[in-house]
Amino acid sequence: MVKLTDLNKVFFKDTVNENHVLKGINLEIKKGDFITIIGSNGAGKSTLFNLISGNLECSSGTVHLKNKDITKIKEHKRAKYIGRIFQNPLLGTAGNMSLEDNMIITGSKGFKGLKISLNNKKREQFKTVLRELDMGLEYRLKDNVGLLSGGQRQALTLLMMVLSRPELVLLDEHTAALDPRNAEKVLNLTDNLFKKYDLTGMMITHNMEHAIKYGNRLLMMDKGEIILDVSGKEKDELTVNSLVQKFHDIRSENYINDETLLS
Ligand SMILES: Nc1ncnc2c1ncn2[C@@H]1O[C@H](COP(=O)(O)OP(=O)(O)OP(=O)(O)O)[C@@H](O)[C@H]1O
Repeated sequence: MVKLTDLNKVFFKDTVNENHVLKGINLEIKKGDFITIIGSNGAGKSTLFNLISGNLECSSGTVHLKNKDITKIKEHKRAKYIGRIFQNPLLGTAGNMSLEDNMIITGSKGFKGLKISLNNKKREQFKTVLRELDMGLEYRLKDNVGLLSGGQRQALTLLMMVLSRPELVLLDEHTAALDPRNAEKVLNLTDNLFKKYDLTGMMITHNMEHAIKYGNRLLMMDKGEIILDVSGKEKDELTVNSLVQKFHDIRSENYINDETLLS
């Protein structure tokens, strides 16, 4: 589905500030993979997403999506196939537009779609999918999205992204700005949507318990490298302690503690 080959990103090359952020990343993401990514601050997690989504250019290496080399394809073109959600719940939806107008745009993947009339059938379809969120949003189609809570808004963003049928989903700490109860709700929704729509994607999190609980595969990044890639039974058997121990074993560094990985 997605293949990253010898991906490198160097910021400020050939200056005193040169920063080699991603170091020869090789990764194959299979159809249906739900990969959680953990790693310390500055490990390169968001940069990895930026290279996959086309937000940043690779210094070297290639990105393939379904066997097509998309390394040089601009971000707005990749956005048709790659859905990305950020930490900030305000980013994924238009706050000054109603829920139904937001959903029309998603359904037509662009502003041209605004000309599409919203008939009763379409409105019922919206209500049906909103009901999946179990947040009462099916009764609020006319409300501006700006009136929703952060959790409701992030759930809506997630649903809208899924409805646009992306080939790849990138979740960049999408629950980090929510209170624990809403974060749990949105994470469960994420998990359900991955299963229901057979999505393929990756989720960055600083919460090791979430990284272990969700998905079928877990990557640990450190200093621009993927230092651990576990799936299946090995992932199922992980605990926070064993994960920290693995980090010790791989890096053989004594100063590391939970805080470092979680921060
Ligand atoms: N656009 C940019 N220009 C220059 N340097 C950047 C840019 N984006 C990221 N960096 C640098 O790349 C390094 C990795 O940053 P990145 O955001 O990918 O880390 P991360 O693993 O996502 O960290 P965090 O968990 O703190 O979000 C950092 O040193 C950061 O300062």
